[in-house]
Amino acid sequence: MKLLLTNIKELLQVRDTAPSMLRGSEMKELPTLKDAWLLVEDDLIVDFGKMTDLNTTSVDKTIDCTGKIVLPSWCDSHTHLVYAGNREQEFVDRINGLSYQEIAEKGGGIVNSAKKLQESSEETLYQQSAKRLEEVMLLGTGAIEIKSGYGLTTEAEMKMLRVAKKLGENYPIQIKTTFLGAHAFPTDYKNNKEGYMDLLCNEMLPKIAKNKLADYVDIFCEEGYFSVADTHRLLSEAKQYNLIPKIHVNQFTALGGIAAGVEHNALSVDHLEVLTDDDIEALKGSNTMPVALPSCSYFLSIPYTPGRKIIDAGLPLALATDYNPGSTPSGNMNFVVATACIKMRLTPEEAINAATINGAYAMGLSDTHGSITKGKKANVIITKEIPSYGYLPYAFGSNLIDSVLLNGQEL
Ligand SMILES: N=CN[C@@H](CCC(=O)O)C(=O)O
Ligand SMILES: [Zn+2]
Repeated sequence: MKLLLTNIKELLQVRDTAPSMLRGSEMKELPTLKDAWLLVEDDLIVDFGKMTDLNTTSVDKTIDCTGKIVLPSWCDSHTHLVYAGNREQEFVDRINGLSYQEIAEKGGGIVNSAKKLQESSEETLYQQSAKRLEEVMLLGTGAIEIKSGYGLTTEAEMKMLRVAKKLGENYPIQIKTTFLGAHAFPTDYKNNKEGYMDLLCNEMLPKIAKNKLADYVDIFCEEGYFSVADTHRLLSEAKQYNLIPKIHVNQFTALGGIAAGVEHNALSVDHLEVLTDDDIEALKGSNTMPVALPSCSYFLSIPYTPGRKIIDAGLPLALATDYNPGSTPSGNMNFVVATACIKMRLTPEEAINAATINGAYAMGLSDTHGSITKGKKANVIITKEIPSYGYLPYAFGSNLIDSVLLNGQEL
């Protein structure tokens, strides 16, 4: 099946050879082609160029993109999309004055979601999650990472990961899975934290690895959750199963977890709303991608990750949604890109790079996703008629997507 997109007003993120990631000032550059065409064969991008150079090829279908911009689909490298029910009541509790931490201390938060998930059948969990996945695909997400972490028992963690894997089999979107059993201490282990660490290391990790349920391992390194010592222990244990770390760190406090992540060659360190100069130094010279989650800051009214400072220090930055029931009940990458520009002072070029090429890196998908490059997956967003790509973050509340191609198929 050959599909030709013609008269594209501007084709974004055009790279003959795509870099695996973009750092610092490299993020300011967004290569584009104006008045362009793009040829897709089956699930791959096979060629592109300027309309003036188009030799008519015989194709099965042509899509006229007059006035429209085409860009690679968003790469959302941090989500908790598989969850049961919602936490709307906690949202109201926060409006009425309770903090996110106070709600967690009263038995709400992650353990509240774990209770709902443990009580849900695998089928119900799949149906609820599939609905969310379908929504974000139509919002332009073409590759996504999904974490466990609302199970907190071996069986429930495995149930979450099986659901995430099944979604990847049934939908034309690349899904990477992450084992986040170390998301919170379950109520039964409140006074036996070492016991839960033992369960994670001696039972959950080996079973999850044996069943090939996860690509990555994660831990919530935070005051009141898992310590830096716990982080070292889990990440060291995970190495024997080839589970690469992607960690939750520096959301509320800087404990030294970023340096720990870098020491264990984490693929990414995520959140970073609180970031010290030592943290920035620890990231320099590493291959670890800092990931900002601006929708979480928006929803919880906590500081935004200092993205400007990170990029100005010469570091890379990726943007992701953090889609989850507690801190970010939204999987909309368009909002993430806009909020990064509005609140973190990223330029549109930096934000688009962070949400495509750098997001792909943070999922180990640099070779196949994140740019318009021959041989990469034909995953693209076709916008409505808009004046320029800067209009995407500028008109932040509008749905500017006309249509989406995933693996070369129109959704
Ligand atoms: N901070 C840790 N985990 C999630 C939120 C978990 C929840 O509140 O359910 C996050 O990344 O924001
Ligand atoms: Zn998260």
